[in-house]
Amino acid sequence: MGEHELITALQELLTPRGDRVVRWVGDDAAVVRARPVQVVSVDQMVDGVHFRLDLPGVTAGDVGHRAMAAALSDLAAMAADAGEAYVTLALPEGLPGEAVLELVAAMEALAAATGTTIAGGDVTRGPVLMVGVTVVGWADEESALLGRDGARPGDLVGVTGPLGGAGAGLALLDGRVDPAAHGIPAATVAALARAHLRPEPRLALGRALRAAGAGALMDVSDGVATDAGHLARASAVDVEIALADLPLAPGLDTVCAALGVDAAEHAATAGDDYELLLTAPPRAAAAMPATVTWIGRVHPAATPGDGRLRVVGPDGAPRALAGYRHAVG
Ligand SMILES: Nc1ncnc2c1ncn2[C@@H]1O[C@H](COP(=O)(O)OP(=O)(O)O)[C@@H](O)[C@H]1O
Ligand SMILES: Cc1ncc(C[n+]2csc(CCOP(=O)(O)OP(=O)(O)O)c2C)c(N)n1
Ligand SMILES: [Mg+2]
Repeated sequence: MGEHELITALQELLTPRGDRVVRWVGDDAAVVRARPVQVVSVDQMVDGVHFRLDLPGVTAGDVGHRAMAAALSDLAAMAADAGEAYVTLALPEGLPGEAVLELVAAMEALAAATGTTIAGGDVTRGPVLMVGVTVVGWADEESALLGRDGARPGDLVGVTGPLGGAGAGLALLDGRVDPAAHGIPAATVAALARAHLRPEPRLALGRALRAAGAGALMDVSDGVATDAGHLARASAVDVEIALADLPLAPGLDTVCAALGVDAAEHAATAGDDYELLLTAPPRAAAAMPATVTWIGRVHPAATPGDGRLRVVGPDGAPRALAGYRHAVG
């Protein structure tokens, strides 16, 4: 299949949604009627870094879903409405055209489920599979959005769902843990693999948290041990998180026992979960959606202007932990 045949086939897979998209795939550029405030994020996923297409159990559809989900998660983390997505694909030699169509079909399924239009993109050859997704979200006014800088002393810190599942799923998929040897049931293996391969962007939840009075919001891609530190610095407050209070993905304990690591430390550092991290004053916390688990507190910065994260163990002692970090340079 040549580049132009592929683009024609992609166009047949895709559907424009809503009445704002004036021109889309097939012209030199997309044309979209704007709402007052635009929210834009860019994310790329690279074979060998963010996923491994060579692993049994990983499909091209999983790669497409994950890339779209991670990109939309950044819009969820701003409490924005999803609008358009622009997709770049670098395709390695030997990747069948059907696999590319499966990848894009999974992106389109998630786009449909979230009211997003895939309005354009670019296709090239590349050394490995790389998927880039630019998402554009919208709001009617700036005050409808939330950033990382809205945490205030006295707030509670919450997270929208279980942590550590995606990292445990990857350990099962890449063979670091043999479920048969450790008596891990097939249903647990499937659920953890799904947490890694099919994360859900929390778009509706992001908006619900803002409406319920959340002050700061972000998504957890690198692990709370890193991401909550970004929130602390952006808000110039100290944040304390208790490892003992982290909600753990079901089955995480057995996988972590097999890996020989502490389950709560893994949940704080493995990343890829794409849940939302939020802060809210205690009076707002009671009205928050039931999926929120409270994991910590916001304090005035001990060094004014210089916010820090402290992760404490069950014994109350601080733990030096770090989430995922790309080795660059
Ligand atoms: N190459 C780049 N050029 C400009 N800004 C960048 C670049 N890479 C990252 N950023 C910015 O740095 C911030 C943090 O990036 P990142 O860790 O990728 O965010 P997230 O985890 O929310 O996806 C974002 O505001 C992003 O736009
Ligand atoms: C094959 C493979 N190895 C390791 C990981 C773990 N991992 C890779 S990138 C990443 C963090 C999230 O990716 P990043 O590019 O930092 O996204 P962003 O924070 O920019 O949204 C994690 C946890 C993975 N997903 N797949
Ligand atoms: Mg990152």
